[in-house]
Amino acid sequence: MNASPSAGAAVEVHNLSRAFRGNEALRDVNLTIPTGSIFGLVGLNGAGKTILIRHLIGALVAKHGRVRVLGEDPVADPAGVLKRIGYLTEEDSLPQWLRVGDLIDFSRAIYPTWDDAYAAELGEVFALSRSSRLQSLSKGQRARAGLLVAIAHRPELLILDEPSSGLDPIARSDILEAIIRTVSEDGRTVLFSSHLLDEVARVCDSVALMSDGRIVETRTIEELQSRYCEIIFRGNADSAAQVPNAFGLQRSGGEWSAVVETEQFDASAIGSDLQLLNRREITLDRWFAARAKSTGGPPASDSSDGAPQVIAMGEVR
Ligand SMILES: Nc1ncnc2c1ncn2[C@@H]1O[C@H](COP(=O)(O)OP(=O)(O)OP(=O)(O)O)[C@@H](O)[C@H]1O
Repeated sequence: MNASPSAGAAVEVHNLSRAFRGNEALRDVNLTIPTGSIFGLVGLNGAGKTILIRHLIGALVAKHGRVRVLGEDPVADPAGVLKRIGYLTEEDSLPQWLRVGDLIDFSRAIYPTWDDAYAAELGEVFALSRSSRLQSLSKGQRARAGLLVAIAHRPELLILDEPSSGLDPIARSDILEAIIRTVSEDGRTVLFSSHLLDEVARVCDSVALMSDGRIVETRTIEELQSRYCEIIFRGNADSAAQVPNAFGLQRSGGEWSAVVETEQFDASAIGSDLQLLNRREITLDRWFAARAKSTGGPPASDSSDGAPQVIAMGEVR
């Protein structure tokens, strides 16, 4: 990305926990999102992504733990923080009775940094007519209208909570372009929560994986690729389960696949009843499949490696 990260963190979450009627939705979450980064948040359904984001936008109060967004407490000064944020969710929550022009005028009144020329440009790119009623637009067009008002004030932090859900490839591509464009402006930050891992891999610098209310692991995409690799081998179930330091075991016909830490993997240490067929670069999908369930993970080890954008906290296992 073209961003030139400036000092400091756009988002800082310390020891955030949240339970609903005894059901723990967030467990001791720690997260730092560096200013200027495009940060992916991934996890299975119910992992806690939206609940975390709702704390960031001040919709939920941090009862246990601490949340800072752009250096401020989003609950203490909601208007002050929200005017610096752009937010788009998968929920079709725009007021349907409004026309596109009304939505734009309303948003212009809220955001002191609203950029009329940029809004007009986005309206043209997205083929949105001011006179169209939101209820008459398709889901994809409504998402574009939501995106327009989320970014036309050039927010310091853009938060996208599964914005591409149910959209066609062109609408999804519009969203990705907007992400890239937003961050190409110096110092701006994007938090992108999505189940579409190929999109996350395409645009994000770093990714945090949530599972069962915890941040399981946080890595830069580059670091993921250098730290892990996938091995393919042949053998029986008992021997496959014995491959040292392997996790995320998957079977396909007579072949097995597992994820290993590249530096720790010693091909000569696998049993003689296993045949190593291939070793290949890890993809975000494969890492996700290996790590998304709380069981199974790499051996407990340092999860930061001192890389600048690594902000791993919480449990490594
Ligand atoms: N208002 C609520 N009351 C009770 N439980 C809730 C509430 N909101 C969320 N939860 C629970 O918190 C957990 C985390 O939900 P959350 O919506 O954050 O998951 P998610 O990772 O965003 O999932 P998805 O990918 O399906 O959107 C879930 O178990 C959910 O049922």
